[in-house]
Amino acid sequence: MEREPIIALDFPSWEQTEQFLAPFDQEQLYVKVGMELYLQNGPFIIERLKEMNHRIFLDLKLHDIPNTVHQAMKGLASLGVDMINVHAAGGVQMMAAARAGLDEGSINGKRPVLLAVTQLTSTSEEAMQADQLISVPLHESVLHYAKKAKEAGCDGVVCSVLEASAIRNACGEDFYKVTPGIRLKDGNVDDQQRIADPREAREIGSTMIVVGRPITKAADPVAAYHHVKALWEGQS
Ligand SMILES: O=c1ccn([C@@H]2O[C@H](COP(=O)(O)O)[C@@H](O)[C@H]2O)c(=O)[nH]1
Repeated sequence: MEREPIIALDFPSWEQTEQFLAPFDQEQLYVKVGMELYLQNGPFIIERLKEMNHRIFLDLKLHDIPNTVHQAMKGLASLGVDMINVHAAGGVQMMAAARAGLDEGSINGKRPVLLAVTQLTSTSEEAMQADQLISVPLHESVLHYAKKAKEAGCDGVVCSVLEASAIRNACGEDFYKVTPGIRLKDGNVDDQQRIADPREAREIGSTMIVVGRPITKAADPVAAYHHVKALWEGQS
């Protein structure tokens, strides 16, 4: 199992990203490039991070008609990232098209891990019911999306820690449960709703955790990263 917390590089420019990464020295990290960084800077960002030997989760959450997602994934596969995602709400056909695009575009037969976002960790049950007109409890909606993602050929899902054990029971140990919404006990919650700390994520059974602001906004980001990592690894 991957034990590095994935750091969300939510910055607008390469200069700010490079400045953030510099104090980590030669440490090999698992980083997440999301919409903010990728859409303003493009594939250049991926090239630079790969040169630095970091592993990369490209978090673009594609959601469009199957043909568009197929072609987009075919192109993105050639970037050589380690993990990539779509929105499960796009449906089984769209998720299967994403998988086919990755298979076609992958380099040397090695494709990125494909995840599907279930319900965003910033979504509460009340908001889901009001905004999306979904009347089942939130954990049922997440579980439904996880089963559909598996059926479509995805390797796993993005969910909160709170749903990870139900997904493991339904979809198996090897099905990835990648969990953002990670917060330290005494830290800010920000816009996240379904949160847990790194220790709970390990105990409940996340495959990987994604951590942004608790590290990037910390007074000492390297110390914050190692604190999160120690909790996640069970060393403190
Ligand atoms: O459901 C989701 C899916 C993706 N994210 C992303 O993870 C990070 C979390 O950052 P924090 O600063 O730790 O809140 C961010 O890049 C989101 O786009 C998510 O939070 N929830």
